[in-house]
Amino acid sequence: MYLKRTAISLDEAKAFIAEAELKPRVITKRVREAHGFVIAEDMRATFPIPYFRRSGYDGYGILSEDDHDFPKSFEMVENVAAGDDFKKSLKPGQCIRIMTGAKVPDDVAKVIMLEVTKKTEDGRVLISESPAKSNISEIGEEIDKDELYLPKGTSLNAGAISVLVAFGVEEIQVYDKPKVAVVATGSELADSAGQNDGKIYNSNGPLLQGLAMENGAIATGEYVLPDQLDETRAMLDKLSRENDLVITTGGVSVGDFDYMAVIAQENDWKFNKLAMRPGSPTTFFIMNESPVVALSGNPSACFTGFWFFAEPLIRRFQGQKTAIKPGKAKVQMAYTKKNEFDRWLNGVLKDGQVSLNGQGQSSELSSLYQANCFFKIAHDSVAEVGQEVIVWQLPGR
Ligand SMILES: Nc1nc2c(c(=O)[nH]1)N[C@H]1C(S)=C(S)[C@@H](COP(=O)(O)OP(=O)(O)OC[C@H]3O[C@@H](n4cnc5c(N)ncnc54)[C@H](O)[C@@H]3O)O[C@H]1N2
Ligand code: MOO
Repeated sequence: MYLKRTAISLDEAKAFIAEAELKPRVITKRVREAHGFVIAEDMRATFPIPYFRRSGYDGYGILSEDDHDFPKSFEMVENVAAGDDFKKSLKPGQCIRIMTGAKVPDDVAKVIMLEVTKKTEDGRVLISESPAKSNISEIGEEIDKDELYLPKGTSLNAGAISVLVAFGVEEIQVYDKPKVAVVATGSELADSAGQNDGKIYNSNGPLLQGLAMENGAIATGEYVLPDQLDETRAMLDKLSRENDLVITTGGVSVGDFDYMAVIAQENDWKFNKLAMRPGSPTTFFIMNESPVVALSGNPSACFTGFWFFAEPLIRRFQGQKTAIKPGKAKVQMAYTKKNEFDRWLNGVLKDGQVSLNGQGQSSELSSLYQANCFFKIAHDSVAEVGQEVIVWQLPGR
């Protein structure tokens, strides 16, 4: 549908995304069920770790006054296993057998590794040498009481869950995962008929759902709509009420059956044209208080649009900033096509060198699985081999 549009810069578009009012929800979750959620509170140590003086080795514990003139023979008075709490004091000339992870009695100054000791026939222990280190981890050596060990905004991976459990935490505050509806529009999209007769499979739907999930969202369903204004409007009205974010793909340009910009203009629209490629017709609006990011149907443009405009929203629902890391890299090949707009190509970044992924066309889909960055070719320019360019590195790739 033809509508007059004014192209805005990528920075202006990102400012609209950053300013959109969102309502993140904080919920209580059992730690063991919180994998993949983002923590909504700072976690401080309620006790030090280690909580007790801990033996780092299997061996023999000795007093400091005995720590000289080796080899030396000791009387072994107790066998202390991990989990034991041996409270008696040692006398000079006595030692305890102690295991890795066991609580070291207060008066023991050093644990001598088993490998430099020998049991003698009279039942005593001969220690041949004493190492410089004590082989004891002191109280709070890893984390002091009250120290921040998990900051708010951290994505809970297996390591984060394990440290929470190590502090005996059972429930935590997390950001609820945002619910994201992915809507593919286009009468060319076939459910099962395949690619015949002008039809294609809806490959952008699973692409966007997967990307949403990779960034911590729940994809609430795959919706496919024909290019039909009333049906699209009604579906977006429903989905924007039921979800935190709606991402659409296709029908956003100026074709006779492109209705997204029309629906945007009936709502609180923010932009409908960008001075960049790919994805110049990308449109953003608020419907029923939910943001709607309307991306191009061209698969590569759709991929780029997700990272530039949907990912920051999905992260913000989870109390996070975008996970894309800006940087610089040298281009490995010349890029000679000039464009009136800045062009963000998807690329493969390795060891500070970036190469074009695929052919750099908006319609490409077969190489998207390899992309781990975007790099910028400024408008009206080309890139020579070895030229430094701005890169945005994608997380988890
Ligand atoms: N006269 C003009 N034509 C176009 C312009 C323009 O400014 N003036 N812009 C071009 C640019 S740039 C882009 S990008 C596309 C954007 O088009 P739409 O977002 O409206 O997307 P569609 O026309 O619906 O589809 C484009 C392309 O992508 C395929 N597609 C669509 N949906 C899917 C899907 N779910 N899975 C896989 N592939 C999909 C579709 O079949 C088309 O081939 O407009 C240009 N035209
Ligand atoms: O802006 Mo479109 O995504 O280049 O083809």
